[in-house]
Amino acid sequence: MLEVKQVSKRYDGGRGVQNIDFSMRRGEIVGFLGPNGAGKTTTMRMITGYLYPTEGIITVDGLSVHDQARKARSRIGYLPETPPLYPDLTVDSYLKFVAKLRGVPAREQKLRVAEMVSRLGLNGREKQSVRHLSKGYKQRLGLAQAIIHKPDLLVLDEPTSGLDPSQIIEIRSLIRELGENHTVLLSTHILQEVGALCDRVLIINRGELVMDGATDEIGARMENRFAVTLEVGGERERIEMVLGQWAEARGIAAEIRTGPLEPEKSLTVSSAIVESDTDRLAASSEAPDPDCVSENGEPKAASDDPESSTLEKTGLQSAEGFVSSDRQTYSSVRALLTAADQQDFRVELFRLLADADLPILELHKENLTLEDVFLKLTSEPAGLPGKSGGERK
Ligand SMILES: Nc1ncnc2c1ncn2[C@@H]1O[C@H](COP(=O)(O)OP(=O)(O)OP(=O)(O)O)[C@@H](O)[C@H]1O
Repeated sequence: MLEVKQVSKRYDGGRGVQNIDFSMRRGEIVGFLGPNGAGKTTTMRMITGYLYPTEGIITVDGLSVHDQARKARSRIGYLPETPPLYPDLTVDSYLKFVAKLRGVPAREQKLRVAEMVSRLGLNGREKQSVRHLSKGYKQRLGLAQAIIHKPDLLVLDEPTSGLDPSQIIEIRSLIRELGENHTVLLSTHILQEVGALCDRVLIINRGELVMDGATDEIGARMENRFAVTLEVGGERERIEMVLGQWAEARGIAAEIRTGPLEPEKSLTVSSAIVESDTDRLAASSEAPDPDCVSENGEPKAASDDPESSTLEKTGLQSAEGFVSSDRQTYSSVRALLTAADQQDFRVELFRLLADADLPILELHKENLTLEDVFLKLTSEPAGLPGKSGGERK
Protein backbone atom coordinates (compact mmCIF):
# COMPACT_ATOMS: atom_id res chain seq x y z
CA MET A 1 0.00 0.00 0.00
CA LEU A 2 3.03 2.30 0.42
CA GLU A 3 5.67 2.44 -2.29
CA VAL A 4 8.82 4.50 -1.82
CA LYS A 5 10.78 4.31 -5.07
CA GLN A 6 14.37 5.52 -5.37
CA VAL A 7 13.68 8.59 -3.27
CA SER A 8 16.41 11.15 -2.52
CA LYS A 9 16.34 14.49 -0.78
CA ARG A 10 19.27 16.88 -0.96
CA TYR A 11 19.23 19.89 1.31
CA ASP A 12 21.07 23.08 0.42
CA GLY A 13 23.78 22.30 2.90
CA GLY A 14 24.24 18.74 1.57
CA ARG A 15 23.06 15.65 3.56
CA GLY A 16 19.50 14.41 3.39
CA VAL A 17 18.67 10.92 2.11
CA GLN A 18 19.72 8.96 -0.99
CA ASN A 19 17.95 6.26 -3.01
CA ILE A 20 15.49 5.19 -0.34
CA ASP A 21 13.55 2.26 -1.74
CA PHE A 22 11.04 0.11 0.12
CA SER A 23 7.37 -0.79 0.19
CA MET A 24 4.87 -1.70 2.89
CA ARG A 25 1.98 -4.13 2.75
CA ARG A 26 -1.39 -3.40 4.31
CA GLY A 27 -1.47 -4.24 8.01
CA GLU A 28 2.30 -4.23 8.58
CA ILE A 29 3.89 -2.45 11.55
CA VAL A 30 7.36 -1.42 10.47
CA GLY A 31 10.02 0.05 12.75
CA PHE A 32 12.24 2.74 11.27
CA LEU A 33 15.59 2.94 13.05
CA GLY A 34 18.66 5.05 12.64
CA PRO A 35 21.09 7.17 14.61
CA ASN A 36 20.54 10.92 15.02
CA GLY A 37 20.63 12.73 11.70
CA ALA A 38 20.36 9.50 9.68
CA GLY A 39 17.32 10.72 7.70
CA LYS A 40 14.26 9.24 9.44
CA THR A 41 12.33 12.50 9.78
CA THR A 42 13.27 13.59 6.26
CA THR A 43 11.92 10.29 4.88
CA MET A 44 8.75 10.46 6.97
CA ARG A 45 8.07 14.05 5.97
CA MET A 46 8.37 13.07 2.31
CA ILE A 47 6.02 10.10 2.78
CA THR A 48 3.43 12.33 4.44
CA GLY A 49 3.72 14.95 1.69
CA TYR A 50 5.22 17.70 3.86
CA LEU A 51 8.50 17.69 1.96
CA TYR A 52 9.20 17.25 -1.74
CA PRO A 53 11.77 14.66 -2.76
CA THR A 54 14.59 15.83 -5.01
CA GLU A 55 14.18 12.55 -6.88
CA GLY A 56 11.92 9.52 -6.77
CA ILE A 57 8.24 8.70 -6.34
CA ILE A 58 6.10 7.92 -3.30
CA THR A 59 2.62 6.44 -3.62
CA VAL A 60 -0.02 5.43 -1.09
CA ASP A 61 -2.68 3.08 -2.42
CA GLY A 62 -1.38 3.92 -5.87
CA LEU A 63 -1.83 7.69 -5.38
CA SER A 64 1.21 9.92 -5.71
CA VAL A 65 1.78 11.75 -2.45
CA HIS A 66 2.95 14.81 -4.38
CA ASP A 67 0.99 14.84 -7.62
CA GLN A 68 -2.30 13.72 -6.05
CA ALA A 69 -1.54 15.28 -2.71
CA ARG A 70 -5.09 15.88 -1.44
CA LYS A 71 -6.36 12.39 -2.16
CA ALA A 72 -3.17 10.68 -1.00
CA ARG A 73 -2.99 12.70 2.21
CA SER A 74 -6.54 11.72 3.14
CA ARG A 75 -5.17 8.18 3.47
CA ILE A 76 -2.24 9.14 5.68
CA GLY A 77 -2.15 10.00 9.37
CA TYR A 78 1.01 11.66 10.70
CA LEU A 79 2.24 12.15 14.22
CA PRO A 80 5.37 14.31 13.95
CA GLU A 81 7.97 14.35 16.73
CA THR A 82 6.26 17.44 18.14
CA PRO A 83 2.50 17.00 17.72
CA PRO A 84 0.82 19.99 16.05
CA LEU A 85 -1.38 20.95 19.00
CA TYR A 86 -3.00 24.31 19.70
CA PRO A 87 -2.48 25.03 23.40
CA ASP A 88 -5.30 27.56 23.70
CA LEU A 89 -8.02 25.20 22.48
CA THR A 90 -9.79 22.62 24.59
CA VAL A 91 -9.38 18.93 23.68
CA ASP A 92 -12.89 18.92 22.23
CA SER A 93 -12.54 22.04 20.12
CA TYR A 94 -9.08 21.01 18.89
CA LEU A 95 -10.40 17.67 17.67
CA LYS A 96 -13.41 19.37 15.99
CA PHE A 97 -11.02 21.73 14.26
CA VAL A 98 -8.79 18.87 13.04
CA ALA A 99 -11.79 16.81 11.87
CA LYS A 100 -12.91 19.74 9.71
CA LEU A 101 -9.38 20.32 8.44
CA ARG A 102 -9.03 16.65 7.42
CA GLY A 103 -12.29 16.67 5.51
CA VAL A 104 -14.49 14.66 7.87
CA PRO A 105 -18.08 15.43 6.69
CA ALA A 106 -19.80 18.01 8.94
CA ARG A 107 -22.58 15.62 10.05
CA GLU A 108 -20.01 13.07 11.22
CA GLN A 109 -17.62 15.40 13.03
CA LYS A 110 -19.29 15.32 16.46
CA LEU A 111 -19.47 11.55 16.45
CA ARG A 112 -15.89 11.21 15.24
CA VAL A 113 -14.60 13.49 18.02
CA ALA A 114 -16.47 11.39 20.62
CA GLU A 115 -15.02 8.26 19.05
CA MET A 116 -11.46 9.63 19.31
CA VAL A 117 -11.98 10.74 22.92
CA SER A 118 -13.12 7.28 23.88
CA ARG A 119 -10.61 5.33 21.74
CA LEU A 120 -7.60 7.26 23.04
CA GLY A 121 -8.71 7.38 26.67
CA LEU A 122 -9.31 11.13 26.76
CA ASN A 123 -12.65 10.81 28.56
CA GLY A 124 -13.18 13.49 31.19
CA ARG A 125 -10.61 15.76 29.56
CA GLU A 126 -12.78 17.07 26.74
CA LYS A 127 -13.10 20.54 28.25
CA GLN A 128 -9.51 20.75 29.48
CA SER A 129 -7.22 23.14 27.67
CA VAL A 130 -4.54 21.42 25.61
CA ARG A 131 -1.90 23.53 27.37
CA HIS A 132 -2.67 21.82 30.68
CA LEU A 133 -2.51 18.23 29.45
CA SER A 134 0.37 16.05 30.65
CA LYS A 135 2.91 14.92 28.05
CA GLY A 136 1.29 11.48 27.87
CA TYR A 137 -2.16 12.95 27.22
CA LYS A 138 -0.72 15.37 24.66
CA GLN A 139 0.68 12.32 22.87
CA ARG A 140 -2.73 10.62 22.97
CA LEU A 141 -4.24 13.77 21.48
CA GLY A 142 -1.46 13.75 18.86
CA LEU A 143 -2.45 10.19 17.94
CA ALA A 144 -6.14 11.22 17.86
CA GLN A 145 -5.40 14.00 15.33
CA ALA A 146 -3.45 11.50 13.25
CA ILE A 147 -6.31 8.98 12.99
CA ILE A 148 -9.44 11.16 13.14
CA HIS A 149 -9.95 10.95 9.34
CA LYS A 150 -9.51 7.12 9.39
CA PRO A 151 -6.34 6.92 7.33
CA ASP A 152 -4.95 3.62 6.03
CA LEU A 153 -1.33 4.49 6.74
CA LEU A 154 -0.08 5.86 10.05
CA VAL A 155 3.35 7.50 10.20
CA LEU A 156 4.59 8.00 13.75
CA ASP A 157 7.82 9.89 14.42
CA GLU A 158 9.23 8.84 17.81
CA PRO A 159 5.79 8.54 19.44
CA THR A 160 7.14 7.62 22.88
CA SER A 161 10.02 10.07 23.12
CA GLY A 162 10.03 12.07 26.34
CA LEU A 163 7.36 9.96 28.03
CA ASP A 164 7.75 8.33 31.43
CA PRO A 165 7.82 4.52 31.62
CA SER A 166 4.11 4.11 32.40
CA GLN A 167 3.14 6.54 29.61
CA ILE A 168 5.44 4.61 27.25
CA ILE A 169 3.60 1.39 28.09
CA GLU A 170 0.21 3.08 27.51
CA ILE A 171 1.20 4.63 24.17
CA ARG A 172 2.77 1.35 23.00
CA SER A 173 -0.39 -0.55 23.74
CA LEU A 174 -2.39 2.11 21.85
CA ILE A 175 -0.06 1.74 18.87
CA ARG A 176 -0.44 -2.03 19.02
CA GLU A 177 -4.23 -1.56 18.93
CA LEU A 178 -4.00 0.93 16.07
CA GLY A 179 -1.85 -1.59 14.20
CA GLU A 180 -4.83 -3.94 14.11
CA ASN A 181 -6.53 -1.82 11.47
CA HIS A 182 -3.83 0.48 10.15
CA THR A 183 -0.52 0.08 8.39
CA VAL A 184 2.07 1.71 10.66
CA LEU A 185 5.52 3.15 10.03
CA LEU A 186 7.13 4.04 13.33
CA SER A 187 10.46 5.72 13.95
CA THR A 188 12.11 5.26 17.30
CA HIS A 189 15.43 5.25 19.09
CA ILE A 190 14.25 2.53 21.44
CA LEU A 191 15.29 -0.80 19.93
CA GLN A 192 13.19 -2.71 22.46
CA GLU A 193 10.15 -0.86 21.09
CA VAL A 194 10.77 -2.32 17.66
CA GLY A 195 11.04 -5.81 19.15
CA ALA A 196 7.80 -5.24 21.07
CA LEU A 197 5.73 -3.70 18.29
CA CYS A 198 7.11 -4.28 14.84
CA ASP A 199 6.96 -7.18 12.38
CA ARG A 200 9.68 -5.67 10.28
CA VAL A 201 12.53 -3.25 10.67
CA LEU A 202 14.19 -0.72 8.36
CA ILE A 203 17.55 0.71 9.39
CA ILE A 204 18.82 3.92 7.87
CA ASN A 205 22.36 5.20 8.26
CA ARG A 206 23.76 8.42 6.86
CA GLY A 207 20.84 8.83 4.51
CA GLU A 208 20.89 5.29 3.09
CA LEU A 209 18.75 2.29 3.90
CA VAL A 210 21.09 -0.43 5.15
CA MET A 211 18.65 -3.07 6.41
CA ASP A 212 15.14 -4.22 5.57
CA GLY A 213 14.02 -7.45 7.20
CA ALA A 214 11.69 -9.27 9.56
CA THR A 215 12.44 -8.24 13.15
CA ASP A 216 12.91 -11.80 14.35
CA GLU A 217 15.09 -12.83 11.42
CA ILE A 218 17.63 -10.09 10.94
CA GLY A 219 19.84 -11.30 13.80
CA ALA A 220 20.23 -14.70 12.17
CA ARG A 221 20.53 -13.17 8.69
CA MET A 222 23.44 -10.99 9.78
CA GLU A 223 25.32 -13.91 11.30
CA ASN A 224 28.21 -15.23 9.27
CA ARG A 225 28.67 -18.21 11.53
CA PHE A 226 26.56 -20.85 13.26
CA ALA A 227 27.02 -20.85 17.01
CA VAL A 228 25.44 -22.53 20.00
CA THR A 229 26.08 -22.38 23.69
CA LEU A 230 25.35 -25.51 25.58
CA GLU A 231 25.57 -27.05 28.98
CA VAL A 232 26.39 -30.73 29.19
CA GLY A 233 26.06 -32.81 32.34
CA GLY A 234 28.70 -35.32 33.35
CA GLU A 235 32.33 -35.67 34.15
CA ARG A 236 34.33 -32.75 32.88
CA GLU A 237 37.25 -34.69 31.49
CA ARG A 238 34.94 -36.90 29.43
CA ILE A 239 32.91 -34.00 28.10
CA GLU A 240 36.06 -32.13 27.14
CA MET A 241 37.44 -35.17 25.42
CA VAL A 242 34.23 -36.06 23.52
CA LEU A 243 33.43 -32.50 22.49
CA GLY A 244 37.05 -31.60 21.81
CA GLN A 245 37.71 -34.56 19.51
CA TRP A 246 34.49 -34.06 17.59
CA ALA A 247 34.99 -30.30 17.21
CA GLU A 248 38.54 -30.78 15.97
CA ALA A 249 37.47 -33.37 13.40
CA ARG A 250 34.60 -31.12 12.22
CA GLY A 251 36.62 -27.89 12.14
CA ILE A 252 34.34 -26.33 14.75
CA ALA A 253 35.76 -23.89 17.28
CA ALA A 254 34.99 -25.11 20.79
CA GLU A 255 35.42 -22.83 23.74
CA ILE A 256 34.95 -25.01 26.78
CA ARG A 257 34.51 -23.26 30.08
CA THR A 258 36.01 -25.40 32.75
CA GLY A 259 36.09 -22.82 35.54
CA PRO A 260 34.56 -23.45 38.95
CA LEU A 261 30.93 -24.47 38.86
CA GLU A 262 28.27 -22.10 40.06
CA PRO A 263 27.06 -23.15 43.54
CA GLU A 264 23.70 -24.45 42.30
CA LYS A 265 25.44 -26.58 39.72
CA SER A 266 27.68 -28.34 42.26
CA LEU A 267 25.01 -29.94 44.40
CA THR A 268 25.60 -33.56 45.13
CA VAL A 269 22.76 -35.77 44.03
CA SER A 270 22.08 -37.14 47.48
CA SER A 271 22.24 -33.72 49.09
CA ALA A 272 19.74 -32.47 46.51
CA ILE A 273 17.37 -35.21 47.59
CA VAL A 274 18.02 -34.48 51.27
CA GLU A 275 17.21 -30.83 50.65
CA SER A 276 14.03 -31.43 48.71
CA ASP A 277 12.77 -34.01 51.18
CA THR A 278 13.61 -31.82 54.15
CA ASP A 279 11.70 -28.96 52.54
CA ARG A 280 8.74 -31.21 51.91
CA LEU A 281 8.74 -32.45 55.47
CA ALA A 282 9.10 -28.96 56.89
CA ALA A 283 6.29 -27.71 54.67
CA SER A 284 3.94 -30.50 55.63
CA SER A 285 4.92 -30.20 59.34
CA GLU A 286 4.04 -33.87 59.63
CA ALA A 287 6.19 -36.44 61.40
CA PRO A 288 8.70 -37.88 58.97
CA ASP A 289 7.74 -41.19 57.40
CA PRO A 290 10.06 -43.72 59.09
CA ASP A 291 10.52 -45.46 55.74
CA CYS A 292 12.10 -42.32 54.36
CA VAL A 293 14.46 -41.64 57.26
CA SER A 294 17.69 -43.43 58.05
CA GLU A 295 18.87 -44.39 61.53
CA ASN A 296 20.73 -41.12 62.04
CA GLY A 297 17.55 -39.15 61.27
CA GLU A 298 18.50 -38.03 57.74
CA PRO A 299 16.22 -38.83 54.83
CA LYS A 300 17.36 -41.99 53.10
CA ALA A 301 19.45 -41.78 49.98
CA ALA A 302 17.63 -42.48 46.74
CA SER A 303 19.06 -45.94 46.31
CA ASP A 304 17.61 -47.06 49.66
CA ASP A 305 14.07 -47.05 48.39
CA PRO A 306 13.60 -47.62 44.70
CA GLU A 307 9.81 -47.21 45.02
CA SER A 308 9.94 -43.63 46.26
CA SER A 309 13.21 -42.54 44.70
CA THR A 310 13.06 -39.14 43.07
CA LEU A 311 15.76 -40.30 40.68
CA GLU A 312 13.78 -43.32 39.57
CA LYS A 313 10.61 -41.34 39.13
CA THR A 314 12.39 -38.91 36.83
CA GLY A 315 14.35 -41.68 35.16
CA LEU A 316 17.66 -40.00 35.91
CA GLN A 317 19.18 -43.07 37.46
CA SER A 318 19.84 -44.45 34.01
CA ALA A 319 22.55 -41.88 33.39
CA GLU A 320 25.27 -43.82 35.13
CA GLY A 321 28.46 -42.04 35.87
CA PHE A 322 26.52 -38.79 35.66
CA VAL A 323 24.51 -39.18 38.83
CA SER A 324 25.11 -41.64 41.58
CA SER A 325 23.98 -42.21 45.10
CA ASP A 326 27.45 -42.01 46.64
CA ARG A 327 27.50 -38.20 46.71
CA GLN A 328 29.49 -37.93 43.52
CA THR A 329 29.57 -34.34 42.33
CA TYR A 330 26.86 -33.51 39.84
CA SER A 331 28.92 -31.50 37.41
CA SER A 332 28.33 -29.82 34.12
CA VAL A 333 30.37 -28.04 31.50
CA ARG A 334 29.41 -25.01 29.45
CA ALA A 335 30.73 -24.58 25.96
CA LEU A 336 30.44 -22.25 23.01
CA LEU A 337 30.67 -24.05 19.67
CA THR A 338 31.08 -22.03 16.50
CA ALA A 339 31.07 -23.20 12.89
CA ALA A 340 32.46 -20.62 10.51
CA ASP A 341 30.60 -22.22 7.57
CA GLN A 342 27.17 -21.44 9.14
CA GLN A 343 26.27 -25.13 9.01
CA ASP A 344 23.65 -26.19 11.57
CA PHE A 345 25.34 -28.99 13.56
CA ARG A 346 22.76 -29.37 16.33
CA VAL A 347 21.39 -32.78 15.31
CA GLU A 348 24.90 -34.17 14.94
CA LEU A 349 25.84 -32.75 18.32
CA PHE A 350 22.74 -34.22 19.94
CA ARG A 351 23.58 -37.70 18.58
CA LEU A 352 27.22 -37.42 19.59
CA LEU A 353 26.38 -36.56 23.19
CA ALA A 354 23.50 -39.04 23.42
CA ASP A 355 25.80 -41.85 22.22
CA ALA A 356 28.36 -40.81 24.81
CA ASP A 357 25.64 -40.78 27.49
CA LEU A 358 26.33 -37.12 28.18
CA PRO A 359 23.00 -35.33 28.57
CA ILE A 360 22.50 -31.86 27.09
CA LEU A 361 21.07 -29.79 29.94
CA GLU A 362 20.67 -26.62 27.90
CA LEU A 363 21.27 -25.63 24.29
CA HIS A 364 20.84 -22.17 22.88
CA LYS A 365 21.39 -20.97 19.31
CA GLU A 366 23.37 -17.75 19.42
CA ASN A 367 21.89 -14.96 17.29
CA LEU A 368 22.87 -11.36 16.96
CA THR A 369 20.41 -9.18 18.85
CA LEU A 370 18.70 -6.22 17.19
CA GLU A 371 21.10 -4.05 19.17
CA ASP A 372 24.13 -5.95 17.76
CA VAL A 373 22.74 -5.57 14.22
CA PHE A 374 22.03 -1.87 14.72
CA LEU A 375 25.50 -1.16 16.07
CA LYS A 376 27.14 -3.21 13.36
CA LEU A 377 25.28 -1.44 10.57
CA THR A 378 25.41 2.08 11.90
CA SER A 379 29.06 2.05 12.84
CA GLU A 380 30.07 1.12 9.28
CA PRO A 381 30.24 3.72 6.53
CA ALA A 382 26.85 4.12 4.83
CA GLY A 383 26.10 1.97 1.87
CA LEU A 384 28.50 -0.88 2.49
CA PRO A 385 26.05 -3.62 3.45
CA GLY A 386 23.26 -2.35 1.18
CA LYS A 387 25.55 -2.01 -1.83
CA SER A 388 26.94 -5.46 -1.43
CA GLY A 389 23.35 -6.67 -1.47
CA GLY A 390 24.01 -8.64 1.69
CA GLU A 391 21.45 -7.18 4.06
CA ARG A 392 18.58 -5.74 2.11
CA LYS A 393 15.81 -8.11 1.16
N1 LIG B 1 15.82 21.64 6.75
C1 LIG B 1 17.05 21.10 6.65
N2 LIG B 1 18.05 21.78 6.02
C2 LIG B 1 19.26 21.25 5.87
N3 LIG B 1 19.63 20.03 6.35
C3 LIG B 1 18.68 19.33 7.00
C4 LIG B 1 17.35 19.81 7.17
N4 LIG B 1 16.64 18.88 7.86
C5 LIG B 1 17.49 17.85 8.07
N5 LIG B 1 18.71 18.11 7.56
C6 LIG B 1 19.88 17.21 7.58
O1 LIG B 1 19.51 15.98 6.93
C7 LIG B 1 20.03 14.87 7.64
C8 LIG B 1 18.90 13.97 8.11
O2 LIG B 1 18.15 14.64 9.11
P1 LIG B 1 16.83 14.02 9.77
O3 LIG B 1 16.24 15.06 10.67
O4 LIG B 1 15.97 13.50 8.70
O5 LIG B 1 17.44 12.83 10.62
P2 LIG B 1 16.75 11.91 11.74
O6 LIG B 1 17.16 10.54 11.44
O7 LIG B 1 15.30 12.20 11.81
O8 LIG B 1 17.49 12.44 13.04
P3 LIG B 1 16.96 12.45 14.59
O9 LIG B 1 16.92 11.04 15.03
O10 LIG B 1 18.03 13.22 15.26
O11 LIG B 1 15.61 13.13 14.60
C9 LIG B 1 20.85 15.46 8.78
O12 LIG B 1 22.18 15.53 8.37
C10 LIG B 1 20.27 16.84 8.98
O13 LIG B 1 21.22 17.73 9.49
